[in-house]
Amino acid sequence: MNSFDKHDLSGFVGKHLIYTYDNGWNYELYVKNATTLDYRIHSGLVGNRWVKDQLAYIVRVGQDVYKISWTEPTGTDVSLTANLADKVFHGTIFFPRWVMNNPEKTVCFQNDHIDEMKALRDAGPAYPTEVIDEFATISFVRDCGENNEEVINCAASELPKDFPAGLR
Ligand SMILES: C=Cc1ccc(O)c(OC)c1
Repeated sequence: MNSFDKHDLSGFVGKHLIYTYDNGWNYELYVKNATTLDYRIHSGLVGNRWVKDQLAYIVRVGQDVYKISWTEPTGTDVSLTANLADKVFHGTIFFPRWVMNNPEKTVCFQNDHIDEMKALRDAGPAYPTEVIDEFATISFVRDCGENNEEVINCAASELPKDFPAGLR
């Protein structure tokens, strides 16, 4: 019945995507391998936050449609759908109340602050959760191979002014 192999993630692993949500938030994602992603936030509630080696569930739900879901040390939960054929992206983000109240506390290279993020998560308040449900338009896609540490390796504020035009 299905004309694609649900277990074949080869069309997604290694992809580097840049997309802008309809609310204006600009994000960048690198699918590092079948269970890991790196990302960088250019603008939005937590612009300039960046993260490497986030573990995630990555599944294929259509010929060119993939879904990524994870929970962060901050307690933020995320589920993303990437429709590569149509350049349509959709994100659902579940922000704990403390992130909505003090988003700046999460703006950092998270990998250097994991215990701090978990302490903030545990201090809360967690509720009421803020659900952000937004479509985005994919503006940039390239293939970077698996486990490439150079794709996301600095904060958005440290990128060249012409980014991503300078990528090749
Ligand atoms: C909260 C993290 C988060 C939220 C939305 C995204 O599109 C994303 O992409 C990597 C990450």
